[in-house]
Amino acid sequence: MIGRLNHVAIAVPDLDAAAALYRSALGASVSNPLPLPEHGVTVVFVALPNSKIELMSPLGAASPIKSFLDRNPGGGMHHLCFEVEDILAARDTLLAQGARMIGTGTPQVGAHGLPVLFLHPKDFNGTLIELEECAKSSE
Ligand SMILES: CC[C@@H](C(=O)O)C(=O)SCCNC(=O)CCNC(=O)[C@H](O)C(C)(C)COP(=O)(O)OP(=O)(O)OC[C@H]1O[C@@H](n2cnc3c(N)ncnc32)[C@H](O)[C@@H]1OP(=O)(O)O
Ligand SMILES: [Co+2]
Repeated sequence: MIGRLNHVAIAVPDLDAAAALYRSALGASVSNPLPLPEHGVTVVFVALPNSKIELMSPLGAASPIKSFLDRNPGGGMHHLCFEVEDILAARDTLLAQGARMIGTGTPQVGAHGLPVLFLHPKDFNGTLIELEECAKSSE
């Protein structure tokens, strides 16, 4: 069911400092900050040859990454995002196997303008999983 690794997300306390670190220390290409109030985060994407890193900092008092950063004040790996061709079919297959969606289970529009869903970390070996619906890769 799952396709390519779309991104690895890292929660950071200081987005500008994290973006500068990836640019200067690793020589990476880093996008401009994108505030996503509907998701409670501001993100930048680090472009890699085979995937992306999503650096995120909290936006607003109800940010879903606030508790995570309280527990990990220096930042840390927050979620993996896998591509799927049909997010509703993927959701229904997972629900039938007992996996829990975060929230209502209705896909939301993510940072790339595509439908996304989150699966509870307790059902995936302590790892929060994001699914993003992407057209089938030509690779
Ligand atoms: C920008 C859009 C989009 C994209 O297109 O890429 C994004 O990526 S948005 C990213 C931010 N949004 C989300 O992550 C939405 C889904 N996540 C959530 O709603 C919350 O993060 C959460 C999964 C519900 C957890 O919220 P939290 O406040 O931390 O809940 P708890 O404190 O009650 O924790 C419960 C339990 O789960 C463990 N936990 C929490 N987060 C993680 C994590 N990222 N990875 C692994 N485990 C996690 C936490 O430690 C608790 O465990 P116990 O203490 O053992 O109960
Ligand atoms: Co993400």
